[in-house]
Amino acid sequence: MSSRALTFVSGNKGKVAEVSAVLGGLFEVRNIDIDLDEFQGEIEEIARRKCEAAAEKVDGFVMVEDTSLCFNALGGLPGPYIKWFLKVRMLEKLGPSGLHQMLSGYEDKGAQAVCAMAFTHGKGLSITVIKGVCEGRIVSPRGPANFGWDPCFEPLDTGKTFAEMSSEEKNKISHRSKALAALREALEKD
Ligand SMILES: O=c1nc[nH]c2c1ncn2[C@H]1C[C@H](O)[C@@H](COP(=O)(O)OP(=O)(O)OP(=O)(O)O)O1
Ligand SMILES: [Mg+2]
Repeated sequence: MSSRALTFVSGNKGKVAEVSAVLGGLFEVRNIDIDLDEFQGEIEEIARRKCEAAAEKVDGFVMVEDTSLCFNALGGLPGPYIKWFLKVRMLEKLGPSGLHQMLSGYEDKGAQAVCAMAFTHGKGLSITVIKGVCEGRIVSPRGPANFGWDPCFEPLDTGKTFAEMSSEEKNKISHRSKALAALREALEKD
């Protein structure tokens, strides 16, 4: 696999930092912030449609990702709609503590962080979708609120929320790093 340029289309600085940290040695990762539509549907399908939309706007090797936070007690919701739950305007800002409170009526605090990555080598060409999952539970927020719901998500067997971890620690076990590891494998065969 030779060093290639990859355009990661995302408006989220936290994602860009993590993708660059994990893939930076292998690819020249460029970021373009295009406001892609927030599609509805199954997790993989959303990533696929996002990638199609990105390939319409960017030439060459392009990648997108869509992140879901799925609560077991709610049958997988908020899932891909987590972005809107995080910032519900009516409630000022639901935020990580609001997400935790949403589960106050349920014993099961289990949750999955899911990252669906999709890439293509160009418009009209095949799209590959790859998923990475991190199992954990929703807790009362701990740690700095620098990135989305990181303060209220505690991966299994760590005793720390993502927000309490260094970026190296998070990048070893996160949904995103798992998807990126699988993506690297897929690209090596590509
Ligand atoms: O590792 C993470 N740790 C904490 N929070 C996270 C993480 N990854 C995504 N998030 C947040 C960002 C957004 O509120 C929602 C996903 O929505 P999602 O549409 O995938 O992201 P986005 O609109 O911010 O960026 P993009 O331009 O790539 O679509 O969860
Ligand atoms: Mg988005």
